[in-house]
Amino acid sequence: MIEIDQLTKRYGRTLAVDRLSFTVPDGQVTGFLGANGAGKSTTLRAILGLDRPTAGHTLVDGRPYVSHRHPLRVVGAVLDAASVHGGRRARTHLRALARSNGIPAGRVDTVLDEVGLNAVADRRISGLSLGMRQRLAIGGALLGDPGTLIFDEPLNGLDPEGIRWFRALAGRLARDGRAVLVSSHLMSEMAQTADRIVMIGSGRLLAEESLDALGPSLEDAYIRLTEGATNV
Ligand SMILES: Nc1ncnc2c1ncn2[C@@H]1O[C@H](COP(=O)(O)OP(=O)(O)OP(=O)(O)O)[C@@H](O)[C@H]1O
Repeated sequence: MIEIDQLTKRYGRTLAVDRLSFTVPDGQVTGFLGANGAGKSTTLRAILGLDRPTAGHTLVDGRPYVSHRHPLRVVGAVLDAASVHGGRRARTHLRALARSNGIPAGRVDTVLDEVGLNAVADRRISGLSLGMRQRLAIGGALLGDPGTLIFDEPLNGLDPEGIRWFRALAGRLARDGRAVLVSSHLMSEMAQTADRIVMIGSGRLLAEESLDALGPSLEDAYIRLTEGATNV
C-alpha cells in the first residue's frame, strides 16, 4: 500500500507537485493519469526515494521506501524499461539483481516464465526488442515478490499481445492482494486495466475515484477534469 500525504516538490521556480494526497490500496489496480508535465514521474520518483520532497511525505506499507531493509521485496518498480540495456544476458541480469537483494536464485526462472522470456533468457539484453526489454524490466520488478508494484508507462514497446498480457498480469497481481500503480497515457487501455483512477493536473489532485464513478468514457472524464489545469 502506498500513501501520499501533502506531497510537494519544487524545482527552482517550477512547482512540479502541489500538496498532492492519494492512496494506492492493496488488492486493486490504480491508474495514474495526467497530461505531460502534470507531475506523475516526480510523484513516482518521490515514492521511490529518488527525489526528496520539498514538503509532505510518501509511505509504502507505513514506512518511507528507503527505510525498508530490502526495498525490492517491498516495492517492484519499472520507471524506464529502456534503461535495462547492455551486454549482459537477461537471465544473468535477473540473477545479479536477485543476489544483490537477498532473493533466492530460484526466483529467476519463475519470473522468466511469468514474463514469457524463457526462450530468450540467454540472449544479450542489447539484442532484445523494446517489448522484450519491457518484459525484462517488469520481471525485475516481480523478482522480490513485492506487495506493491509501480509501473510507469509499461505499455511502451509492447505489441497487442504484450498489452493484453500486461493487462492480465496487473489484474492478477492485484487479485493476489497487491497494490498496483500504473501510469499511462493510453485511456482506452487504462479503462480496461484499472479498478480506480488517480488523475492529476499541474501537480494537483483532480480526481481519485473508482473507474465506474468516472462515467462511461474515461477519455471524456479526463478531458473534463484536465480542462481547468493550466499546463494542458
Ligand atoms: N529535475 C527537474 N528539474 C527541473 N524541473 C523538473 C525536473 N523534473 C521535472 N521537472 C518539471 O516538473 C514538472 C512535472 O514533471 P514530471 O516529469 O513529473 O511530469 P509527468 O507528468 O511525468 O510528465 P510526462 O508525462 O511528460 O512524463 C514539469 O514542469 C517538469 O518540467
